[in-house]
Amino acid sequence: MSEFDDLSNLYIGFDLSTQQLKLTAIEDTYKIVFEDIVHFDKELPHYGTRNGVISNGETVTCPTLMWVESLDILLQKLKIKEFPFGKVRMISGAGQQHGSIYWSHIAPSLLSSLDPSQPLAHQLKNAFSVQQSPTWQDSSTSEQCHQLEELIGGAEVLVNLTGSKAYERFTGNQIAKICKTNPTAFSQTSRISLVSSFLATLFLGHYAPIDISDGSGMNLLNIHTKKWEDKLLHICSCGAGRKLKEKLGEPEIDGLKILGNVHEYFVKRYGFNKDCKIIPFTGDNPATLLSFNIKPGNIVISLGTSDTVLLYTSQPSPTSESHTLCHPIMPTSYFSMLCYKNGSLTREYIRDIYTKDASWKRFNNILDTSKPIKSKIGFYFLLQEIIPFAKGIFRFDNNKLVKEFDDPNHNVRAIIESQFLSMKLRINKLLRRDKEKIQKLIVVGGASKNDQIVKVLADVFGTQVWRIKSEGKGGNSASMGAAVKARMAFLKQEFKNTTNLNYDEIEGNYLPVTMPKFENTKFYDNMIENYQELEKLVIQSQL
Ligand SMILES: Nc1ncnc2c1ncn2[C@@H]1O[C@H](COP(=O)(O)OP(=O)(O)O)[C@@H](O)[C@H]1O
Ligand SMILES: O=C(CO)[C@@H](O)[C@H](O)COP(=O)(O)O
Repeated sequence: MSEFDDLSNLYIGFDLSTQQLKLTAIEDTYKIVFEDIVHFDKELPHYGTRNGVISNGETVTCPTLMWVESLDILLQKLKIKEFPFGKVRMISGAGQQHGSIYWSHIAPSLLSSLDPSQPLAHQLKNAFSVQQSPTWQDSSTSEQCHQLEELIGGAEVLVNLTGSKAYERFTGNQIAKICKTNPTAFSQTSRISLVSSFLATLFLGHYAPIDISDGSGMNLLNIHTKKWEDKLLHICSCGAGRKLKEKLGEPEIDGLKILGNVHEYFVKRYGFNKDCKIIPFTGDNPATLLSFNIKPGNIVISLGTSDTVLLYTSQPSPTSESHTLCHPIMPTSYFSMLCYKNGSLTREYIRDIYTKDASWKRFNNILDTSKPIKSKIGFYFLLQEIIPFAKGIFRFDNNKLVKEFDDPNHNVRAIIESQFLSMKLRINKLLRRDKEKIQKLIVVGGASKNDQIVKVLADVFGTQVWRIKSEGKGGNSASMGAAVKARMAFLKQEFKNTTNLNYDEIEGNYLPVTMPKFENTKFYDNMIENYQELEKLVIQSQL
């Protein structure tokens, strides 16, 4: 008797994130029935990644073949656990945003003739014209960003057109860098995928389209017309705009569209049903939005490798610090996003310095036994930060820059407070503009399981925080959101249910976990103005 015997339909969602490939399987009621992951550094050490990437100064890439190999490793793990592949009706997925994959001219024939007796990585060795995929952590394209903003008529024009000003990690600027530095690779490329559409392509055995939500993170898509913007294509391809358009394919507006059946490779090698359908895969942040039935006034904070803030908006409302992205399944809706590069990896860095055994237990102990101190504020931009554009670690005591706090352990509290104060500052601005109030704050991502960190979050925002019910499952909001998308596509197909995409049941997956201490919130409210002033000093020091 297997735990899956009573279930007739399963829907799976993947998330090809920075450090891992994750899978979540849900059943008809949106209940999570199975999860698994492949950790890149630990399980694919022969690619030499650290925290899932290869860093070379500001250039941060990932071996494309490692991602390919990780898919077979994950599915093989499931096979060993006797996962009922045959019950999977639909597959969707998510991927770290902005990363790009360059398929060679022979890729289509390699993809369509995959042999189930051989692993994918072995067969797709020659499928890529660029071996190292640029990732979202890359910040080597400042030159391309300046050029893009200048040629389009300024940052504001770009923001209004694409939802974001020019960002180093955005795919258009990464493509522009490849066009300039490696024109041969560009001409040897038949298709450019995002991480999400790349994974969908593997399942289909032919090129999957880029969905408009993930496509909004490229500085190439007009978020109003939902088409590639010719002027931007032209600028980001050294004048070869028409060629770039062909290499990108048409963006897909319908996030629930059936793209085709799963490739025979997966049917024969793992036992998927040949009628199992593939729908568009999207970015990890858009997918996270779907893992919760988000409504106006709901805010999702994801504490993963990156920290992100997601806010639902019915109108596009771009600002110079946030991104406006097309909604992954509602073609007329949008959402706002903030993204911080110094998320979990920088918290780990501070943990490793200030705790003897590099453990979250000790880190939490320090958080639990310390108190906020108004005069001590830190900024922790170990990696080139996005908001604000700054790098370095800065500690202030009574508004004076100091090398170290008199009590070095204070760094543990200071980093968490600083990260959340920065979010609060920006969220307040976005909410004021939309005349909204926070109705519900939901925390997801790897660090969301840390109760002490979540307590500080509640205190800074002065509101109750909700978290996914864990029961040992449910930690992966992006793969969960992708699975939800697969279930919705099934409903749409089976019942022609196109109007009612409400899925309130999913709210049962979340629980309120902590209430704020209002004396602490008052304290942080008093601190935030000074925080903002000190942040300005940090930014000035970078000029
Ligand atoms: N108990 C914990 N406290 C704080 N952070 C944690 C804890 N457990 C895991 N993490 C962090 O979660 C991160 C991974 O988060 P995750 O959302 O899975 O990332 P991604 O999707 O980007 O691969 C790790 O880098 C780790 O620092
Ligand atoms: O760059 C962004 C969003 O703009 C990142 O949020 C990436 O999408 C990576 O996600 P994680 O691996 O941290 O989840």
